[in-house]
Amino acid sequence: MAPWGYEKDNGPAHWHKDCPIANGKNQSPIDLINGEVKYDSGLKPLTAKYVPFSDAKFLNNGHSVQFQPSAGNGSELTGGPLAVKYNFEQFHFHWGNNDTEGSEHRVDGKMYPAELHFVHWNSTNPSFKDAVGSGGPNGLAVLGFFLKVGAENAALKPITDLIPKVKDAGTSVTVPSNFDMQAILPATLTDYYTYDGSLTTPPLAECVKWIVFKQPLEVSAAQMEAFRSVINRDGKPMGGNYRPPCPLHDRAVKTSFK
Ligand SMILES: O[B-]1(O)OCc2ccccc21
Ligand SMILES: [Zn+2]
Repeated sequence: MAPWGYEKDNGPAHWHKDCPIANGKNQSPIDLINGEVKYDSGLKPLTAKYVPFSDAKFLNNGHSVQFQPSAGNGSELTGGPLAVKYNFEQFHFHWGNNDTEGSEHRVDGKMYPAELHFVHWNSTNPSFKDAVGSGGPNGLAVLGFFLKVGAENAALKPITDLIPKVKDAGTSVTVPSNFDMQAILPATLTDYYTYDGSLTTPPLAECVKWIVFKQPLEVSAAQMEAFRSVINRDGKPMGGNYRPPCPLHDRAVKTSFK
């Protein structure tokens, strides 16, 4: 099979051939059905501490655009459903070619125009790669933020301004060291859905504690258009780089809100 992608001939319906876990019982994304989730008063507040990066890249890896600092920069995530500290690894995006599609998770069947993933790995492992392969749902903790079109997002502007420089697959640029990643996050990380799932891209490992925030972030129409100008490894617009929802099977989705 050609390298996996989101086109007709290499998209999500094909991934099971190289990654049989695609048909597993703990796959992501899912449709978050409010009538089926359960409030968990035991969920603690989440704390994300992102320290300034000395050298970070913003890159086009052929299926997303991704912010990636050099390893071991000291940014970490704790609390919420997490039993231990998780180290920040990277953030990346999924988006559509129009405002009616683009997010991976859905809420009562509704898709947002885009979804931002902040990826962290369980610090009891020696590396991100080991955490992915560590088995069980606690290898990674991924914060999912829906993006909707509205006011310009000043915190994401330094990143969306770099998009034209990584238009083609395999390109990357250095991110100015004064980029403040903490500013992207809402002031308090409350009101989220959490469940055990998987990577939404091959290898689709079932190693992710998902934490998806109810409140979307806003980006301007111009910022959304910047994403839609990115080209994927097949030379086509990257928009549509989202996996459709997977069956919940016998998993519970917990909420930190009533
Ligand atoms: O599958 B994803 O895009 O969502 C979670 C994740 C984590 C690491 C790499 C890729 C992904
Ligand atoms: Zn993702």
